[in-house]
Amino acid sequence: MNDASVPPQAALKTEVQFKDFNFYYGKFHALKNINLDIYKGEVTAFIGPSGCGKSTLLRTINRMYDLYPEQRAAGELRLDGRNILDKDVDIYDLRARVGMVFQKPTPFPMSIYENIAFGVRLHERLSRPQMDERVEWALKKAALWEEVKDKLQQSGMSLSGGQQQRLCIARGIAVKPQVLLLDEPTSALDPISTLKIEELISDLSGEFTIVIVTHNMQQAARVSAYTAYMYLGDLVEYGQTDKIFLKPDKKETEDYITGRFG
Ligand SMILES: Nc1ncnc2c1ncn2[C@@H]1O[C@H](COP(=O)(O)OP(=O)(O)OP(=O)(O)O)[C@@H](O)[C@H]1O
Repeated sequence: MNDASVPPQAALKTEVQFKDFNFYYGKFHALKNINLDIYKGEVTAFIGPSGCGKSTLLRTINRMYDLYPEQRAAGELRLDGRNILDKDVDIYDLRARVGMVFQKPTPFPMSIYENIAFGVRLHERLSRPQMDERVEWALKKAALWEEVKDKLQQSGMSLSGGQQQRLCIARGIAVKPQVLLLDEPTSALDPISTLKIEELISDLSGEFTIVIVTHNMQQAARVSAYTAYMYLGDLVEYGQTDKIFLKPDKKETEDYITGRFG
């Protein structure tokens, strides 16, 4: 890779920053001294073998672990400069700023319209026309509007798996988060739905900062601008996706990327 393909680093703004970050499940040290800058408006992929800590790292960004008393984070995790590990951080505000989509589509058992409006109502007071507009905006952004515009009152559960996942993405972006976390969002989907979600991820970058955990290396190569390779709780290598895939600095990364690993 030549220097010309490297975007001017000065143009990048750090949105999420891990500094000397550690994470524990009880006594188990799952993430070890992570230092990582995630850039605003870019897609960043976390890759690595099963159990290396990808999902754990992703889920710290909206403090999912708060629900479990034995799980603990230490160090710094900054969103827009503010350490979100601080006790006085408003968790509802954090979850509005950092949305999340899971591996399996998880629509609420309510109408397509309500799937979107429900979360928006928790954070904003909108008039009915404003809410209609927001629902349409989110469904258009998630490339689902054309398929559902005539059946907004039907149950979200009546959609196909791929449509349900796009509904979940629409729900995630409807509150206009800064960051969208995607935890293996296509692993339960067929190839066509996967392609649609990948196109969607590319379309949403720029407007949202996207972090994706994926087992699929081709997917990481296709959708992300930056890639972090993890192994046994360590961040082994992080950089531009092209560099990680074509000319990684570390032998361990190369072995994993080329399939020589394990
Ligand atoms: N709730 C939990 N309690 C205890 N240990 C856990 C828990 N969740 C995950 N771990 C452990 O933490 C480590 C990292 O798990 P994590 O799920 O983050 O890995 P991953 O890279 O996302 O794996 P996969 O690709 O298989 O989903 C693993 O050793 C796992 O066994």
